[in-house]
Amino acid sequence: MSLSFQASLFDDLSAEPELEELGGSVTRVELGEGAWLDVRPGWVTNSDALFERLAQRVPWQADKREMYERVVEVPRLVSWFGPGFELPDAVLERAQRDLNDHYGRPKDQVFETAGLCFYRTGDDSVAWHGDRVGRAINRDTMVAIVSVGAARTLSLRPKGGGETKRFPVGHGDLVVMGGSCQRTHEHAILKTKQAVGPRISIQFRPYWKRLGA
Ligand SMILES: O=C(O)CCC(=O)C(=O)O
Ligand SMILES: [Fe+2]
Repeated sequence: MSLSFQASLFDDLSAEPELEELGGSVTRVELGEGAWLDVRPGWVTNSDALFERLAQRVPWQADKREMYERVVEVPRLVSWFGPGFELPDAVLERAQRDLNDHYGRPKDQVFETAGLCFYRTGDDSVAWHGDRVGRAINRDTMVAIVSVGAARTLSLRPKGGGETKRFPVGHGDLVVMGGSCQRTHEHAILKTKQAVGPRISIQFRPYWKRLGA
């Protein structure tokens, strides 16, 4: 698969990506029913090079899902790094460690895996869902998402019905879904008709299999 169309997206590919401090810079939004979202815009600096490296280095896959007796491609590219696997960039290793330091490694909520999504255009998306790590175990969990490339909107809504809240996630931003979020709420990156460039998201999660899920 050719990803060369990304090559001219960014200007400064020589600047090394870095992580800003987390302590004191994270804002918590209470979503109700014990769910929350932590927001930290601009956590990763010099994200251009991170986007480019991930676009080129990650073994992106076009996943397929069975749907109503048809097999369809999911509308995004994906890749998954299980516990103990080296992440595709050193700054992601640091990000996982900093997140675990910041949240203090609560029992069964240590970030161990990284899932990556590549949204090529506004037509790529992820439909409303709660992540398996929180649905299968009946306990609170955290899912941390780092975003690089074009800004997209993370939508969140209570499962039982209610207001949808929308959070823009841009180049270098961090959001963390926590508490009951995966059980009581659903989230999505909805398609957009606006002309948006490609976006890569990195989701750090506890390893659900280790939790007996
Ligand atoms: O790309 C994102 O920010 C969200 C992805 C997501 O919800 C998922 O892969 O479970
Ligand atoms: Fe998700």
